[in-house]
Amino acid sequence: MLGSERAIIKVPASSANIGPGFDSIGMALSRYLTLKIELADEWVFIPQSEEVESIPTGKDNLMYEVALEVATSYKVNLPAAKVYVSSDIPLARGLGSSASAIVAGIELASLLCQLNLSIDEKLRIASVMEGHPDNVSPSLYGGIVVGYHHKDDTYITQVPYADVDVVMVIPKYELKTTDARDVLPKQLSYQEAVEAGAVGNMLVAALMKGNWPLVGTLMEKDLYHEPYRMSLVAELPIVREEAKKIGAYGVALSGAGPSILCLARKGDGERIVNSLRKIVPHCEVDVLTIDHRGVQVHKEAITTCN
Ligand SMILES: Nc1ncnc2c1ncn2[C@@H]1O[C@H](COP(=O)(O)OP(=O)(O)OP(=O)(O)O)[C@@H](O)[C@H]1O
Ligand SMILES: N[C@@H](CCO)C(=O)O
Repeated sequence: MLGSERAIIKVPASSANIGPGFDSIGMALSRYLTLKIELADEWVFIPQSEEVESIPTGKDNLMYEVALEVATSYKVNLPAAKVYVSSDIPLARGLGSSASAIVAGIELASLLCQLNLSIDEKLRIASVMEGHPDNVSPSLYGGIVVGYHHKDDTYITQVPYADVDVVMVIPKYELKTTDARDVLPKQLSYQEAVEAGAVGNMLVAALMKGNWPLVGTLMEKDLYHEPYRMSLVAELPIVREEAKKIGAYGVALSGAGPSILCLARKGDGERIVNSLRKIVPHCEVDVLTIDHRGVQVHKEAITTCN
C-alpha cells in the first residue's frame, strides 16, 4: 500500500444548521481540504495554501490526533506519513473546517492502516468525535443531510435534490465554535422547545419536497441558536435585509458563524453576490455550489524527475 504511490484525500466544506436544523442538518459545499499523502519515516504536515498556514505541522495536528485515535481503537499501528495540506476552507468561520479535518483524519487512518472502513462506520466515528453529525455527514456523503446522533446510534437521511444557488458571506474575523456555543442558553422552556422542534420539522419537510421558498421562510425562524448568536455577527441583519430585498429565499448563520448562508433561486446567485459586495465590502462574498460527491480518495503513481 502506498510506497511508490501517493494517496489523495479531498473533503468538502459544509454549512451546518440551515437555521432551525441546529446540530442535525448540513450541506456539503464546493470548497475543499485536500491532502496528498506519502509514506515517510516520521509524521509531518506541510501546509500548501494560505488557509492552512497556521495549522500544527506535527503530532499536535487535529488530523493526526483523529487518525491515531481511530488506529488505537482498532488496535493497529499507524504508519508515519508526509502529508501535503492545501485548503480553501477558512478556519473558524462556520464552514466546517474542523469537521473536514476530522473526516480527513478518519480517511488517513482507514488508508494507512488498511481498515477499509465503510462510510457508515466513518459517520459514526466522526459524529462521536465532533459531537454532532451536521458538518461531518455532508462532508462524508455530499449533498444536504439530515442527521440524529446520540451515544448509542447515529442516523442520517440525504435530501434527494437541491437546485438552489448558495451565496456565502464570509467575514474576515474568526469565531470559534466553542465561543459561539458559550452564548447559548442551558435550557429552553417546554413551550419554546415544542415550537423550535416544529420549525425544524417543517424545514425538513420543505427540504424533502424541494419547496425552496418555504425553506427560505423557515430557515429564518430558528429558536435554538441564532437569536443568541445575533450579537456576535454584526453583518447578519444587514446581509439579511439586502439579500431578501433582491429576492433571496432566506438567510441564516452558517454553522456557528460568522459566515452567512443565503439560499437563492438557481441563476440568481451572481446578482445577489454583486449587490452584497457593495453592502459588506469588508467580507468575502461568493457563489458556492452544493457538492454531491462527499469525500473522495484516490491514488496516483509517484514519478521522480532525474
Ligand atoms: N485542516 C486542519 N488541520 C488541523 N486543524 C484544523 C484544520 N481545520 C480546522 N482545524 C482546527 O479546527 C479549528 C476550527 O474549528 P471550529 O469548530 O471552531 O470552526 P469551523 O469548524 O471552521 O466552523 P463551524 O464548526 O462553525 O462550521 C481551527 O482553529 C483548528 O484548530
Ligand atoms: N451545529 C454546530 C455547528 C458548528 O460546529 C453549531 O452551530 O454550534
